[in-house]
Amino acid sequence: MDQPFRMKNNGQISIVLNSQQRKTLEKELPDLKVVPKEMQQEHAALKEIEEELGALVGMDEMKKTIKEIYAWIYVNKKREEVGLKAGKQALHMMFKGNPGTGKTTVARLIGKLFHRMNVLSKGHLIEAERADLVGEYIGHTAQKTRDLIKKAMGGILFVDEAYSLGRGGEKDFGKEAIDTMVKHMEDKQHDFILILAGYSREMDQFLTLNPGLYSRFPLVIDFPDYTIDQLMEIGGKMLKEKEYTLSHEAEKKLREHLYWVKTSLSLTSFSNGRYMRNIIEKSIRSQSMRLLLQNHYDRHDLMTLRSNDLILDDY
Ligand SMILES: Nc1ncnc2c1ncn2[C@@H]1O[C@H](COP(=O)(O)OP(=O)(O)OP(=O)(O)O)[C@@H](O)[C@H]1O
Repeated sequence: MDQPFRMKNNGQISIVLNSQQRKTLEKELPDLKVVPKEMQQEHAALKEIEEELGALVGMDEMKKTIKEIYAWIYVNKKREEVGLKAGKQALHMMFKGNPGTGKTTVARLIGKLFHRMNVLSKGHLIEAERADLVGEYIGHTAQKTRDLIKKAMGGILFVDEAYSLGRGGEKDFGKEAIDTMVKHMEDKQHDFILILAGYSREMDQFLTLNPGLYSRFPLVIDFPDYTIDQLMEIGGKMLKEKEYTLSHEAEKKLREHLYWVKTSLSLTSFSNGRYMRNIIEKSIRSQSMRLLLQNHYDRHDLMTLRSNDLILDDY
């Protein structure tokens, strides 16, 4: 049986009340936010995903869109329950953005959310690129594409650099892969979700070449490049997770390096979050080597990356 009163570690208080007691409490304490238990459980999926989304730096548009999708599915279910028409909007999506802007990470989270909401039976992510879909002879492509869709059933098929499927025009087998996917998107609309991802400009061009695709991807999400502050925050989170920190000098050097990279590299060749992960991993190895040679160190040394430990690409 429920305890009548329980303090949760997130600062909320859980109390068992009958309806009269609840009315009195709400009247006496109008500022009190009362969330019925059924509703707390009902929105648990969103809360869980919101927590994971909260750990991602920036991405405001994407976070808002995911909440809207959640609300839309939720309200549709409620409409169905009272006998109203429920929209059957397709949930296939297009993710536009440069490398390392979090597209795969978000696709994985969406799979998890839709699984929790019973939209997808498994919620897993199958990643594919052109070579996984396109075959070498007539009929081979349709077979390869069908096999991948089969693997993605109950989850998400995430096609990276999807624009490369449209590059060769009518005669290319890429076209056959697109046609096969489109056919399955319609036949098996509620069994899997297709996410096409790639650079913004190329994806826009891809859509222009395949006008029939526009209406099939009602959800288009932009993944902008990160600012220097956001990249530093992403790096900081990655370091914290591994129990490392940057010395003051190292932080300054890294920030200056990012400024240099972002002003001298073409945006499409900079890999945003992945670039930060690579720098951190290489620099941790370099710090380990320094400590090994140094032979005496304390806890602070074991945690700190100094400016000389940073391994930065010079392009
Ligand atoms: N907003 C963010 N907050 C924290 N970490 C992030 C964020 N965006 C990306 N990352 C990290 O950057 C790395 C690359 O992200 P991810 O693979 O999701 O990018 P992508 O857009 O799918 O790249 P690509 O298109 O090149 O495959 C991952 O380690 C991810 O955890």
